[in-house]
Amino acid sequence: MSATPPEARKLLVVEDDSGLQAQLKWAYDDYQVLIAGDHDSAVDLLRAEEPDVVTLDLGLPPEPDGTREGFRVLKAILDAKPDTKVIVVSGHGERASALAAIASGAWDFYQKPIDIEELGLIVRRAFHVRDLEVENSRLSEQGTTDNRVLGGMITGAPEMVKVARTIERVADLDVSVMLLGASGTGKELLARGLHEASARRDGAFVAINCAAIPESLLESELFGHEKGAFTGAVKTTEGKIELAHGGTLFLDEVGDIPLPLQVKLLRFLQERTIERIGGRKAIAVDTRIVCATHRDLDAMIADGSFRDDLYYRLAEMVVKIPTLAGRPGDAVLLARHFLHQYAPTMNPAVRGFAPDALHAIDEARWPGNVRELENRIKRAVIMADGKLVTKGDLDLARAANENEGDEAAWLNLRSAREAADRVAIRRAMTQSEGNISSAAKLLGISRPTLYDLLKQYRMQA
Ligand SMILES: Nc1ncnc2c1ncn2[C@@H]1O[C@H](COP(=O)(O)OP(=O)(O)OP(=O)(O)O)[C@@H](O)[C@H]1O
Repeated sequence: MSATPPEARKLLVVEDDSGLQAQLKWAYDDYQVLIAGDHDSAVDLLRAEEPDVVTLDLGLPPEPDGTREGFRVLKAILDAKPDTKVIVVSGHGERASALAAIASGAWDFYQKPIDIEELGLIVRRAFHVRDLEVENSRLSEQGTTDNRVLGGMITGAPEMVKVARTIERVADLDVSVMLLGASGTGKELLARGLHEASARRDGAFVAINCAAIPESLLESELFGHEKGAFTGAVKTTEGKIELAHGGTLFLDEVGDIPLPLQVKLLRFLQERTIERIGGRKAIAVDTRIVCATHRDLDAMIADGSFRDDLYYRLAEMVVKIPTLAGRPGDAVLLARHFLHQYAPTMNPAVRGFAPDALHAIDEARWPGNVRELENRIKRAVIMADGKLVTKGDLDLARAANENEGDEAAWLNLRSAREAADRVAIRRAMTQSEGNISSAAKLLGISRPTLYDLLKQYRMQA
């Protein structure tokens, strides 16, 4: 691993006490130490220097005895550069604020009075973790040669490769995983991938969509019932939790579980036993739960419709899945995949896409994500008259003026340019099926320039 040499590492110290500033600067002479005494100078230095690690005193002017200003700096740092390791330094007796800072995304905290050696260790560890992350994301960005991750997922987008890598990493750990993503982004496919990458792969993978089942039936679907438990219960039936014993239960749309059932689910997660409806004995069940939702669970917790204790049990690891529009290049890649999947049986004459169709696929926003794309391609394959699926076959009413970068909270011009370059390059590479000359032509640059950019951004040719 190519670790950054210490002297090139930038540490931003946000501290208003000039005595401490000097002391810290002296203590960290291994690093390039940048000092800021308030919110604005901290944000300026962050943008100009992009430090990897920040130590942040929560008490800053104009409220040196409060924590408001410190939290404002923390938010500004994490909004602009979320991978920054922020070590919050809080006053004596401010443990609650320190914990709140961690909940807001700070990496670690340290309580005053400062012991330079101790804080130094935390700083060193933060740089080390940052090095590992950089290396990890470099490996993720290299992707895979056949664009397949976690078994069946097709993607060429680093955003999604990263998600798959995270899931692979947690598959064998005893942690609960919550997948957050819009409808059709591939949550179930990822849950299945997690199951298959785990030691439970020989057990069953059972999926249930809690939103699709009437409330009155959901309890029985999940927990099962004994014969005679209610009218119509003609035989004893195992619920999905029990059916997934030794394997994984994928609880889709977990936000739709009504409150009384949330209590019962929580009890299962705590005690690892269930009781069927009408049953009198507790049955031990070894089922791993992976859940998903597209609902805003934070808001549901705030308005009391989702239990926070259940949330913490279900969401030890939260994985956010990007929309299809947030994975430039993937729509075309997936469209080709679906075309080759469906054409042989549905319309064998079809061989590929006309250029205008590829362009339209790339430009569309795909609010229904991969599921919508899949359905659209299937229909277009059936409708196509000749060898090529045309734009007309796709029947895409394109939403105008929507474009990339909705979430753009750019750190600085350099990073904004790099992000835009990456998107354009990835699109051109997918459209030209990895052919450098055609991709360079699409981008209006020479082949050597494209090679240089690929190298500079460590992207795969
Ligand atoms: N990256 C991918 N590669 C190949 N197929 C995919 C990919 N992502 C999704 N699909 C396919 O798209 C369809 C929708 O995916 P999936 O059911 O996993 O989405 P979901 O997020 O669980 O949707 P919902 O929230 O609506 O239940 C499935 O047919 C799935 O196989």
